[in-house]
Amino acid sequence: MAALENRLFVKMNGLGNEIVVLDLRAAPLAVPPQEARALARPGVLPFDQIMALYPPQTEATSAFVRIINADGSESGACGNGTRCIALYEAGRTGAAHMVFESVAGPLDCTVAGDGITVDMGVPRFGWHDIPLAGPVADTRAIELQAGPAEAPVLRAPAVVNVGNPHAIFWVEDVAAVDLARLGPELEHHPIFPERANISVAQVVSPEHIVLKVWERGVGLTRACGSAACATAVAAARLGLTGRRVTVTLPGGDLVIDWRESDDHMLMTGPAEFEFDGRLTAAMLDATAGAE
Ligand SMILES: N[C@H](CCC[C@H](N)C(=O)O)C(=O)O
Repeated sequence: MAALENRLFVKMNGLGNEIVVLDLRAAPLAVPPQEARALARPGVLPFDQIMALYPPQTEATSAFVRIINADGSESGACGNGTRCIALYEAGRTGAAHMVFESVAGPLDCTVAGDGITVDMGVPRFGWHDIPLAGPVADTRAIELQAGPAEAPVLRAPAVVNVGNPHAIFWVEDVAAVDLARLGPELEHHPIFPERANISVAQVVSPEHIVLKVWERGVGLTRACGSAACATAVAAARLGLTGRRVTVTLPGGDLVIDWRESDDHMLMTGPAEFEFDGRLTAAMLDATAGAE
């Protein structure tokens, strides 16, 4: 029998980033990677991330959250998913403010109507923090390129860890980049021992960035909150923007404020409830031919 059979799920999205919330606090169990992959199949319950909630480990926190990608791998951060669980928890308890814990640290959330703000913590820039395969002195621009060797399409990305690893390539026009083609080789490049989320970013003005993301363990997504944070701080470090920017993703806008006083990244944007239901054996069994 599938471990997750009969569990309740809530399907949500954050700017079109497809999120499944599994509230496992009452009867905790690990999400088996093969069941995650079975669930993510087209026609079953396609998602980008599962946000699995576990009993809190620290006083005054609501839950410990584990983040599982569509390929069954685990991530330390998911901005859009965190807004979803904040909205879910606010609906359940009526509280407008709560703190979740993750492997990457606490996530302080405030729900104010349609706008949900998450404190995504402090970005890290050391090569070993990203992590990269070997020492690099300046992570604002590393030696890496994609496309033909003599005429690279993408080059010299900034790298940032915001709880998960990100590489950001600066481009003139995001629409002109075939990220579906270039994303896989960059995600799996040996320079990233834990793989990486790959972004192409177009700086429109000191307050506005347009962004497209190839997510580690997923592929192209409508939005990626952690990539928006990583891109905002990378742009500010390079002097391309100020510390407060609007990031436009295919699914819509996020506002990122890299707070001057303590270097925390505050991400604000929407989240949406779609439907809920119960997981069945057929949904969790990849051999069942659920289409
Ligand atoms: N959708 C998420 C990012 C998931 C990151 C995941 N793909 C990884 O790091 O493996 C977000 O809104 O931040």
